Amino acid sequence: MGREFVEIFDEWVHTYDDSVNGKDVEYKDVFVKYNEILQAVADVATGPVVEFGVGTGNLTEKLLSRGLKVVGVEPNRAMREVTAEKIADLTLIDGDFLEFKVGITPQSFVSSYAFHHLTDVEKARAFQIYAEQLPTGGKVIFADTLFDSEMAKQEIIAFEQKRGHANLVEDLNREYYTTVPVMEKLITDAGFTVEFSKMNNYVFLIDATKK
Ligand SMILES: C[S@@+](CC[C@H](N)C(=O)[O-])C[C@H]1O[C@@H](n2cnc3c(N)ncnc32)[C@H](O)[C@@H]1O
Repeated sequence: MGREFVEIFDEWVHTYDDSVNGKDVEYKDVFVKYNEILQAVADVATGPVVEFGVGTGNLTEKLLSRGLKVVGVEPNRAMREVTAEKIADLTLIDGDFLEFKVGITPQSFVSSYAFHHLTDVEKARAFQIYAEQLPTGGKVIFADTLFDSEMAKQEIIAFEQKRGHANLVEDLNREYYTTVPVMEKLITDAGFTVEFSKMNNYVFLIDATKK
């Protein structure tokens, strides 16, 4: 579910690590402090941990460095192949934010740069699923692009349009980037407390704890 953008990564897989390292001018601001952002997610996670939208495994490596048991969930086959090559003994399954059979009882769910692939209705459903599976005190730690308000989103899109970042503008209009208030409501409605920290001009750290 929420898999309508998966094929985009058949192409992007080849240059994705260049993008996160700032070599793609249009996405440079999105990936400012990329490694710090991933580290911030990894630092709060407790194991066993389920990671969604693993991509090329950059967050996975940080989770494993902390000695956490990780099950990766990634719907794109090319991404799974790249990550399996990088991290030989990782348990990595085909699945998505809403449908995943991980065979463990997770203490936390984590993700970076991926939750915007779900509509807001799907995001709410996802948090309800995580609430059912986590113990009290269990965590959902997601880093993703969010906007303070719909007006702030439109201002950034206009700014990127003006400086000629057509691919980024298309992405921001195509996918389901939401706002902090919308995200806060759907997370608290599912039975979590939540804190948001702004990490760069696009990305927030979402730190949710099951009540
Ligand atoms: C922008 S990449 C992020 C990769 C990595 N987490 C990172 O921080 O660099 C988004 C990833 O989410 C995956 N994805 C797309 N739709 C998804 C869904 N519905 N559920 C889980 N992952 C999804 C894509 O295949 C891709 O690997």
